[in-house]
Amino acid sequence: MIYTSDDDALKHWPDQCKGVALKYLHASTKIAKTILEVLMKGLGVTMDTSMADAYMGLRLVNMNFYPTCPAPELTIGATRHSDIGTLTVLLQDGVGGLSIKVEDNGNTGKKGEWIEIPPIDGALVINIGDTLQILSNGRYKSAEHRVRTTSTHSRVSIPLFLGPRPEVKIGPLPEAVDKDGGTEYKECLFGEYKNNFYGEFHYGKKYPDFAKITQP
Ligand SMILES: O=C(O)CCC(=O)C(=O)O
Ligand SMILES: [Fe+2]
Repeated sequence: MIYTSDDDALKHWPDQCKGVALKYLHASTKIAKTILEVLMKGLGVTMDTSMADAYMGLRLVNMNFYPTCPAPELTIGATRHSDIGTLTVLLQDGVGGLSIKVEDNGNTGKKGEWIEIPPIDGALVINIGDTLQILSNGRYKSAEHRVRTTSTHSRVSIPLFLGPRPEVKIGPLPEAVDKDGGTEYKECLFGEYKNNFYGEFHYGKKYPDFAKITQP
């Protein structure tokens, strides 16, 4: 497995925190790989080493700090967005503030609503990213999420982003296309996708449209 080196994945981390961050990186990478294997199986795809390397080869651990804010209703902690990689593993502290938009109402009757993802002691949040949405031909939807601040507690969250390297092509996997009888997205380089994302103000979940096949 040729993941980004631990040092690259932890490049923003000060030396004194690297030991604990490294443990988090290793454990979370393992969890993400197992989850991706299961999700791929659901598409009829057996994930081999080259596939894990292609779609999770790039790893980055960030630390987000949200200071207290005297007027939380007037500010945004993190604006609504979806993560662009394949999977994100997120460790949040006990403060709360993360919410996701329900895209598919299923049986919940909550389509379009924002629901809180309360912190659960010992639990990690797993986000599907745009890359997995595209690979699965839209079957697995990336989660649109946002973070609010509070006036009483600052908050820390630690996401591990796993995605492709810029030179990797992303497009619907043949097994997903066969199942669906057609393709929703065109192939593009992850680097192109990323440049489009970072070239604009991040807002909402319009980014997968970059790879969407539009009808003539
Ligand atoms: O702080 C959080 O809970 C989420 C952070 C986030 O969405 C991100 O870093 O992409
Ligand atoms: Fe995010």
